[in-house]
Amino acid sequence: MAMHLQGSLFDQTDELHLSPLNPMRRTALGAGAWIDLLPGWLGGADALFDRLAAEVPWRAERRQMYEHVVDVPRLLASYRAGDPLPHPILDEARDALSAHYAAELGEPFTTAGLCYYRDGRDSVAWHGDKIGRGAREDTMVAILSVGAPRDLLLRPCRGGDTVRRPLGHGDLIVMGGSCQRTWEHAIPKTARAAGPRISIQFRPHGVN
Ligand SMILES: O=C(O)CCC(=O)C(=O)O
Ligand SMILES: [Fe+2]
Repeated sequence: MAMHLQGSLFDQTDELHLSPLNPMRRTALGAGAWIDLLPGWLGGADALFDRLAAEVPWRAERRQMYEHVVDVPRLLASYRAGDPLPHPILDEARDALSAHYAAELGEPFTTAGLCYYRDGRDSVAWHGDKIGRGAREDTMVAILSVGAPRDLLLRPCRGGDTVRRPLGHGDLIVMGGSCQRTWEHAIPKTARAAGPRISIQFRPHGVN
């Protein structure tokens, strides 16, 4: 009896669901860059973390660094436009973002990149997403975070104060405007105890 009650309470509070995007709050960063933030956008995010951690075909990459080949300090998975995403709630998330930003972005989010930071030693170094069109055009990159929070840092390319946003447990951040070419972002390594985090990045076609 007690088990049943616990089970049903768990189901009610932990059900995967996306809340409306309207309460999103925008912060102008300067130089034409901005971030939109919606903490706890995805309810039941920790259950999604467990599913993705177990079921996504994660890729470990190695990269040339000067004369050495080193491990990329995170696991990766990429989904092109039209590829089935690893969980239907992610299709729902992408479509909700596309609808919400349709007028401002003028095109839908089509691709998804996943990063799995296993612990505080995993990281991503300072960069802008400007291999593609982000180097020349205003665009958007939307990131949904599940699992334990890690700090996302942003800093202006020309120098200036760093902005820090802890992201996990279903939080949404959208980097927009000139953010990919006038600002850089990073997930720094941390010596503090850090649980595992997965980020899901939605981008328009040709942005990466
Ligand atoms: O994990 C994150 O939130 C950031 C990932 C990122 O910047 C990237 O993959 O380009
Ligand atoms: Fe990035």
